[in-house]
Amino acid sequence: MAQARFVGAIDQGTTSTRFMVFDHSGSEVVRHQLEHTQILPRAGWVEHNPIEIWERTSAVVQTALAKARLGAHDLAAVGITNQRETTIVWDRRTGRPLSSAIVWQDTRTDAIAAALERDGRGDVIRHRAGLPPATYFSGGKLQWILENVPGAREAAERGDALFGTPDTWVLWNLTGGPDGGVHVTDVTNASRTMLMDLETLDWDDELLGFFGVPRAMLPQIRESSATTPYGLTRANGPFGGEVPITGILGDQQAATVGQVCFAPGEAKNTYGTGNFMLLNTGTEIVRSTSGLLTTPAYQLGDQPCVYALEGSIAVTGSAVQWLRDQLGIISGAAESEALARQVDDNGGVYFVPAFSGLFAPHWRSDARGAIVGLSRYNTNAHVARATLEAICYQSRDVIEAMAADSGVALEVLKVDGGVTLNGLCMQIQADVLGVPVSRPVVPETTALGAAYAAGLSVGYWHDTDELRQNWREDTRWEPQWDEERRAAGYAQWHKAVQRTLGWVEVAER
Ligand SMILES: Nc1ncnc2c1ncn2[C@@H]1O[C@H](COP(=O)(O)OP(=O)(O)O)[C@@H](O)[C@H]1O
Ligand SMILES: O=P(O)(O)OC[C@H](O)CO
Repeated sequence: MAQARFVGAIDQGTTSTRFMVFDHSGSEVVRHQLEHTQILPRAGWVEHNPIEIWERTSAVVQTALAKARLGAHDLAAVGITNQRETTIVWDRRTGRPLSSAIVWQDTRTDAIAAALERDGRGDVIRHRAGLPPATYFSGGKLQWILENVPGAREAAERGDALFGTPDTWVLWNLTGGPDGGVHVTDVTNASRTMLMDLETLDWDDELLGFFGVPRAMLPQIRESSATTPYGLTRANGPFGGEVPITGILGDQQAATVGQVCFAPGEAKNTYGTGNFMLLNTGTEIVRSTSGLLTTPAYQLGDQPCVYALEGSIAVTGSAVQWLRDQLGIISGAAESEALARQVDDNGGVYFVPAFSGLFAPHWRSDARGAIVGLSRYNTNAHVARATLEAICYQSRDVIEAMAADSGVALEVLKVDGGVTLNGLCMQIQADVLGVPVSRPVVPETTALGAAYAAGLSVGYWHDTDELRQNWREDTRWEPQWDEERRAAGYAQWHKAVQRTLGWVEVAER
């Protein structure tokens, strides 16, 4: 049989789902993308409808394949990448979700997270799972469903309820759903639950006990680039034939692979709804003392797991959406650049978009957003500029923490994601950091990384050296500010962050 010409990747993200097809050079052949509903039932709650997510996944696959006149036989393999931590529980007999998906941004579990700090459980989680107890991760969300959705705990204990992050949900449905669906996740996704031991790469009974989670509802944890396929797409599903599914990676880890950060010391920063910076630390587990996460970066086939330090920032591109949707001062995200360019500096205004508290390196769920330093002189343009600066200052906070933990000083920052279309923002990033910022030709590094993981598994690509050949720089921004301006701006940013801390009380449990 002739070798299939392409590799596909499903990217199930926070705001949309896309399916992309890549050729051997890593170039895009076709894509289709659909948004899904953001359900915001009350302050701090963010939900998705898992059925809508599955329907949109099916639709983007079918439409993209039809656009390029491709069929299942054209694809050597398919990879899945996904928004991480978002928690779905469903009935294995019917495929019906027991509740809405609780999204990573949702803060309803703040009391659960705060309670974990008591009795030393927080330190156990920090050491074993590499994560600070926070609303962000799946364990507390799963506990909340088991405690609050009628019948959920009984179904879980009977073995009828299954848990998964979106990778697992999509894989289960692609491989047959109630009719033999495969219940699997990979190390990168499993590591975001607070339930997995970073060293054994398996679920940990003591951690399961902290959250009251029955093991029977958890997926099998596999490598990110499969030694043998996780499963085959069903012929009666969106691919219309059987394609091996051989790559699974959380979206930020996938972007790390897509940016070919395969050597210790290599890092990437993805600018989407939030920002996520990952620094490859090799096969060594580096435990952060500066507010970063320790997380698997990828596990390729039967090779040892490669780890990363991660700085997760909850609100970056979504602050630009907030200017558009809530303040109405721009009509589209791209307009933030033109508006901010009307002024030469921030006019003293600093915006700390702590809408979901502050993630790395602060981990303060009691923080809330603030715009400070306003005087009558300020305009919408200063607020737009402060929004772009906030994206860059938050990234600097994370990069400083990485330097403290790893001793690695960045020489260049590799970037990707929607916000990197904003040239002013990327210039400010170089200015704020004092290091160049570099964006690759293929900006869709997340889908590309999942395709790479899938393609490596089936021999479509031979090794990571071959993938490195595909990476090319598109644009580079050099720092322009002098050291004095850089230091003064950063000092003011820190003052602004201090103003947001302790703003709300976290309920006792
Ligand atoms: N030109 C732009 N300037 C600033 N922000 C932008 C621009 N274009 C897109 N964005 C922001 O990028 C985000 C979308 O990027 P994307 O990588 O698709 O994110 P995600 O994968 O998180 O959905 C949105 O939050 C949007 O506000
Ligand atoms: O879907 P994105 O790109 O917003 O990424 C979300 C992250 O995976 C959350 O941890």
